[in-house]
Amino acid sequence: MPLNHLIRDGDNPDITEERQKATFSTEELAIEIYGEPLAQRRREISAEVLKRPELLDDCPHVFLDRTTKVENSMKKTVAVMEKGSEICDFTSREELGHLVCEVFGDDGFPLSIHFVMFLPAIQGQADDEQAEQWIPRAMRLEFIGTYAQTELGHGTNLRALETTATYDKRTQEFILHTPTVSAYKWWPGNLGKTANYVIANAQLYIDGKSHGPHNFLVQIRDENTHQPMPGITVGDIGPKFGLNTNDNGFLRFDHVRIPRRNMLMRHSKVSADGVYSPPVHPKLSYGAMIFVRATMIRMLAHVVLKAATIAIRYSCVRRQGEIKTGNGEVKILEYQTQQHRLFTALARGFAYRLVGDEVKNLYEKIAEEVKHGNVEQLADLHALLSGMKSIVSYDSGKAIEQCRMACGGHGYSHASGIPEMYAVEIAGCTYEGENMVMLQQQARYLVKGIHRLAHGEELSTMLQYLANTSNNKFRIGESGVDLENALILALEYIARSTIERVTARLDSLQNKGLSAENAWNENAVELTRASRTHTRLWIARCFRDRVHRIENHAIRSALTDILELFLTYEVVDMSQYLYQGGYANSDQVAQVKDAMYKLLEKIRPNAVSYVDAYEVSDTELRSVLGRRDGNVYDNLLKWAKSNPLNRTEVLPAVEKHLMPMMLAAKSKL
Ligand SMILES: Cc1cc2nc3c(=O)[nH]c(=O)nc-3n(C[C@H](O)[C@H](O)[C@H](O)COP(=O)(O)OP(=O)(O)OC[C@H]3O[C@@H](n4cnc5c(N)ncnc54)[C@H](O)[C@@H]3O)c2cc1C
Repeated sequence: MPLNHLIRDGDNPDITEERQKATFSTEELAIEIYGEPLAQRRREISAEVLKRPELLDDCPHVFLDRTTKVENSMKKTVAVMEKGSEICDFTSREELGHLVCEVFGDDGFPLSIHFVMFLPAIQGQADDEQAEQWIPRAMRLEFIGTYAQTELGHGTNLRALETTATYDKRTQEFILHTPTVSAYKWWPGNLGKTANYVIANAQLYIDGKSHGPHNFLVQIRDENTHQPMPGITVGDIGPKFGLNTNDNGFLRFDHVRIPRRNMLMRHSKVSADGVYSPPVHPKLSYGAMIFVRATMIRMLAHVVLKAATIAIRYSCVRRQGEIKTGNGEVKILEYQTQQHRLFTALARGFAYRLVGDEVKNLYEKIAEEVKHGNVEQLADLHALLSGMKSIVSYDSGKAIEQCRMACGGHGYSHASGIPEMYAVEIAGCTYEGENMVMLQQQARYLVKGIHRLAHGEELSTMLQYLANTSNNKFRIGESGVDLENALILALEYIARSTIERVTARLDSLQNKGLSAENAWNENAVELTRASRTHTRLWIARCFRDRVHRIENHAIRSALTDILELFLTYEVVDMSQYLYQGGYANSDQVAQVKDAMYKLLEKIRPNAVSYVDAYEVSDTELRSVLGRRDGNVYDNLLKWAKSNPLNRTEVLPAVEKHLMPMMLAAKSKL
């Protein structure tokens, strides 16, 4: 009995051959990833979606223009809201998330920001009375909300946002106003045509005094007609690199009045007579952002694993060239370069997915403590998420792009599904905190850690490795030191030495009289590197701990291969840092490379089974190259023929423009 559960009659024999080689049960690995009940529910939801044509696309959505894409997603949203509860448990984030992936794919849908940002912002920032007033209505979808922070002129520098909210004591209202063109809200998802409420971030003014940016709930469209409310100008910002089903929008307020109680007041408050009370902890008001960063790690990992699924399956049915002349064309996955590209992407996908679970759990634990007034671990969490969000979005983008290129020309076609995945995923480098800025936020925390250590203060668990100065020689190959441990210690050294060096440079420049700000900017690149090394270490350790906890022996062994590949790849990728301070020599780095190449060979027979175990259905994958059955060529032809340009044999535009030109040229002969 084969251990891979996706073998079916009629499949491409090349992919069946791969599945027959599995050395672990793909169903057991799926259970390890999702947990048993959810793994089962995901399959049931996928099967149910297939039975409901109203939830499926009539044609591949990449063939549609933007207006039709948006309309299509609105139509499907209504179908999901009407019938979705028959398919999944709406109170389960995981089940609902899976249904959304099946029905809408990656490119956006009308309720995405409502659920991902608007509701969490109210939950985190509204006081109890406000929560009671707004949350049930928002949950019932009596209205659709979005989160409007970014402006045309400012995104990163929140202190410079120009939108104002001025308190009028006489009427007990705030007046929302957009004073300049650069103060237009710009980018909020689903703002352009969908949302009728926003949480708007604006500078709070009371009696002429500024209290910085705060959040206000503002109705922007009439609940019955959907027409803009008086004083509101709103629209869509136009096509983008990706996410074109999402109507990211612009918004202008012209002296729009809202009741005092529409300011979200869990943390900061304004009393009826205009007295301002600030939050107990300045970071508390960033709750919504932190929540999104915590959940986006798994979302980014999901895209990497989808791209890896496509590229690995395709590489087993695509034959091109010979390794040994005369032995026939090989599956392209036999090439070591292909394995290196794809298995490292697979390893990063698995690492980010499993570490993403840990991050989510950590967020939930700390959020609960914060609710009870304990903000002790908030700084750790904030720093960790700033780094995680940056590393995972950037390295996932690189992995997805490698998967795309590994599919050759067909990877460039939308038939592969990967270009859209890349375009959607890479936006994660910008939204929820631009990566360069996030990395520097984390670097501040790391530099503080070194300074605290120098003053003999205790470090949080996350930073304790900074004190381990005895880790000063690479121990790979030594007896009694296993590969994993040696690699983790190497990553610890890389992070520690990089943070120490940049902190020493900062301190020395300041001792020479440079201002703290200028010293920082002169070291900004190195500071972002320090953040990267720290975050990559944290991911590696967390991934290792997660794999070590697996009880099923076969699954632990399968994921240990992936873990070791991940660790060797990370160390090789950052090997230049191993030479600083003479930690390692080139022979030792060569040993790590050899271990990595051996792992590629070891993983090769199970490659398809790893991605099969991740269980993304064909409906969700939306990829001709990544189809479960491996029947790529027939379906590529079908896909091309269904393209609207092929609806008529002679395109009307050819008849109108090119034919007359060619006929006229002929008649001149
Ligand atoms: C797909 C997508 C969806 C979005 N959805 C929303 C949404 O729903 N709601 C919302 O309010 N916004 C949204 N945004 C906006 C997003 O949050 C901003 O684009 C982001 O915060 C960056 O701001 P900016 O575009 O103004 O870039 P800027 O702040 O102008 O930065 C431009 C570049 O300058 C550099 N830079 C800037 N400041 C620094 C610094 N201090 N140190 C070093 N380098 C620096 C960085 O390299 C940066 O890339 C979305 C954006 C995208 C792309």
